[in-house]
Amino acid sequence: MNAGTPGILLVLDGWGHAGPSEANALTAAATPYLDGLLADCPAVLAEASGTAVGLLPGTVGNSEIGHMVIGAGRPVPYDSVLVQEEISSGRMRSNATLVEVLNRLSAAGGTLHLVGLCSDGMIHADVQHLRELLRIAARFSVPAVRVHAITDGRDVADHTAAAYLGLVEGFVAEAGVGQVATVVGRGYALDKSGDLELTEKVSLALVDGKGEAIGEPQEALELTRRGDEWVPPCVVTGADGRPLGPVRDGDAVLFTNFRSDRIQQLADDLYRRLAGRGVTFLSLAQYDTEAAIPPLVHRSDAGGGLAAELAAHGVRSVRIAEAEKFEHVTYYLNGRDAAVVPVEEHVRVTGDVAPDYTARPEMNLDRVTEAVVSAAGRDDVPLVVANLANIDVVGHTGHFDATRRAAEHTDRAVEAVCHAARATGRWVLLVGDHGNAEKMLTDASAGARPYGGHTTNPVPAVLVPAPGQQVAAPAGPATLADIAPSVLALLGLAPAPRMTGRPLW
Ligand SMILES: O=C(O)[C@@H](CO)OP(=O)(O)O
Ligand SMILES: [Mn+2]
Ligand SMILES: [Mn+2]
Repeated sequence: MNAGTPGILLVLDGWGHAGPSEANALTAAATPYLDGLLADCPAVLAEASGTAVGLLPGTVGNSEIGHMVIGAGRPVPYDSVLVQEEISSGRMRSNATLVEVLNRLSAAGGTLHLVGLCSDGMIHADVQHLRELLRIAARFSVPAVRVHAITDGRDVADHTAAAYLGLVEGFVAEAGVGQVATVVGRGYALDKSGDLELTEKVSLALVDGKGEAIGEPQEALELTRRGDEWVPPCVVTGADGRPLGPVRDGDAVLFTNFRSDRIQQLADDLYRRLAGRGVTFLSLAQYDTEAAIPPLVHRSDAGGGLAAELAAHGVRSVRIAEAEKFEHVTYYLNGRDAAVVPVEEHVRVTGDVAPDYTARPEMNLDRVTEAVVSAAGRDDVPLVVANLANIDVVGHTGHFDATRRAAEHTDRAVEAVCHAARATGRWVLLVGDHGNAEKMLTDASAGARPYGGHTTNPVPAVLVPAPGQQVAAPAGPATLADIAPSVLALLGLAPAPRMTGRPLW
């Protein structure tokens, strides 16, 4: 173990590894500084997807699980896996929370409203979970089911919503119960920027049947001017011209996303609007909503990681990220623990938010960099943790050239951070949390269309040693679970007892 040297943990969001290709915006970018680090510093490729981090085999990584595992130092069975186990084992059919509500609806004649992202991107939701819920509703003879379908175009290729809506219509027909009542893009329904006007539009569709009136769900897709993400709230009307969907007194609303962060704003808004009307709320997995919404599946414990260890040893850390990724370097890195820790300081960088990130791939990276450099200059802060969001956030637009420029801005930021680290005697550990920008096209077999989603590629993990610090090249396979033990070792601390990862340097 090293004697203990202060450092900086820099998460480059969406920084995956793949060879150069016409799909790879990272190798296409001019990133001389990062190229030099990868060539000269002890580096390794770390697994950031699938079972290595606690996801189902072959599942792309995401920011929540990525940061949780970076912090926990062990794979954490993710919510998608727990839901899948509940379904595959057949236990969902007798899930006490679900059964109680379905029995009540069938006895009293209420409607079940299923609200969720309809794709198989496996980051926020899996449309197959909706299928199982429809089947279960049919088994319990729930008199009516309404599907409020959120279109994706971000975790999966854009312009695929027609196919997913077709799937959902097939699931409804197969179950013999249900109708698609609302279609709306995730840009509205899954806003997490706090823009309540977007959320309100969705709530009004569900509560009052307000929105673009359409006769068939697929008609909604003709009304978007910015792809599947931005399908405006559309309400399907019946033969009598009245919307099929509005939630009525005594109904139940079940949110079918397994990931909380983007649907919780809508869940809370609906909960408030429907208060006092005898509506039951449920969520497929546990959410971080203000409202107490009972989950069908409880989440795993992701505690006992880096944050707990730093707190136990009184090691101060400063956490820095743009608003988009702020929870990731705080709440998720800390094992989904919102407790205020006296030895932690949080810097949430705000600034101009571009409605279209392709026009501003630099985002607010200058401010993030300034905050990192300033924290690095403090003697009382052994560890600075920051997330550089650009590669991932701009990568999600599916826009190759903008993502290339995001990588070039990131390169300059990393250079500035490394200079500050050298001046203050710190090491810098750079790591991706999952892949994204190294694959900006779908597979050729699928017609090679622009792709802004995450990937299953490994991520680079690179240690830039502090001046004079001797470190060996890491050996063997690595995963994100090795990052927390590495950070602790570099700080001169032993891994936490629950960590299964090992120090890489
Ligand atoms: O933006 C998000 O919600 C997801 C993609 O759907 O990305 P990340 O896991 O990086 O937050
Ligand atoms: Mn991420
Ligand atoms: Mn992302």
